[in-house]
Amino acid sequence: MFAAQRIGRRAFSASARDLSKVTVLGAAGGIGQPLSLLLKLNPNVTELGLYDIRGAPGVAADISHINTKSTVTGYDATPSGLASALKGADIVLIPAGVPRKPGMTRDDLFNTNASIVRDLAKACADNCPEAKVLVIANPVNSTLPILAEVYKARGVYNPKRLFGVTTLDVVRASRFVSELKGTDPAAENVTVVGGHSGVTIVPLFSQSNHPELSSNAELVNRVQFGGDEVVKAKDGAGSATLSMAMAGARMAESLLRASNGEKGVIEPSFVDSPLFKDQGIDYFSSKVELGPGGVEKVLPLGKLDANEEKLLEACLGDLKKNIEKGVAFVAANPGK
Ligand SMILES: NC(=O)c1ccc[n+]([C@@H]2O[C@H](COP(=O)([O-])OP(=O)(O)OC[C@H]3O[C@@H](n4cnc5c(N)ncnc54)[C@H](O)[C@@H]3O)[C@@H](O)[C@H]2O)c1
Ligand SMILES: O=C(O)C[C@H](O)C(=O)O
Repeated sequence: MFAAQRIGRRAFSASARDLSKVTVLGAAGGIGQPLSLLLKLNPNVTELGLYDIRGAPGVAADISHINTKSTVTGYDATPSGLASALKGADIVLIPAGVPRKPGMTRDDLFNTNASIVRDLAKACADNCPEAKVLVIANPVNSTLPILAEVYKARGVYNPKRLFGVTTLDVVRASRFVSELKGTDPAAENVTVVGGHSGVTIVPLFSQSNHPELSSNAELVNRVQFGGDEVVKAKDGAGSATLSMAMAGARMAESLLRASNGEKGVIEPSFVDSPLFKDQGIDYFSSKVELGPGGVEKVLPLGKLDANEEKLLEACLGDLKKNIEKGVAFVAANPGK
């Protein structure tokens, strides 16, 4: 019945909003809870599925009392609960995984988070292979390749549908510039490319409203290590959760708008990218035009100044290693 209604509405009502099921894996966590809250407030989300290894039904019961139209379901922490959470999903967000503590790099999370993402990727590939999947769990430079390798092994890989979420880097860059310049952050669009850790994060201020900022080493460093600022301030209680929830919700909303036919929706994201394949780097974050199928077009980098060329060089070396680590992990540990 539900499937019929869904198809009927897609086929016969061009003006009506499509039905969109969005599922959060890791929904009871520091990011998962506020992210689920923001998705519940989004009128483009009609069905919200929440899954976690602990606590998702409680979070769902709480959020379900919010008087917006969407339905909310919390699923049991069982294989069948996970499968049901994913069936019919249009978008899946994955903040499941451990966060950093002071003194750790994102790569230090690899040993724990690689297998979490691999196993959730299998469940996505088996239950909603057509869904757009947004990986938030760190280290994103390695977890997106892990997701992609799982999809390739299962014969369902479509590079247009898998995303590593780097939106927070762009959100931070625009906020930090606005603090410095006393401007409205909404008017400060800063392109950030590369990956999502330390020197792999490359802000392109030369393309912003303030090209001279590309020589402001302190600002560049703040964008590259903004995550560390939060980890230090939280003092052992985790990493960015609230700003990340906003960034993840923004990325999901952009995909929903593009799915609903809006043209020219552009978000930065870490995707299977042609930009540096000639250097053996299959994934790269840059501005991506979104469409109904996910990635419509990976936009070119544009012109970089000499400072940015140096940053890019440092980025590519580290990024290549991070990607290779993710690919090698799945080859050596295919799991069940
Ligand atoms: N991409 C980014 O910009 C960005 C920003 C901030 C944080 N992160 C990353 O996001 C991840 C989550 O951070 P957090 O602060 O929400 O952590 P958290 O510990 O508060 O929450 C993680 C949640 O994942 C759940 N979980 C663990 N294994 C699971 C599994 N197999 N299936 C389903 N759920 C599972 C846990 O029960 C927990 O509720 C971390 O890896 C962190 O580094 C990424
Ligand atoms: O810094 C972290 O570990 C979390 C996240 O990747 C961030 O950028 O805030």
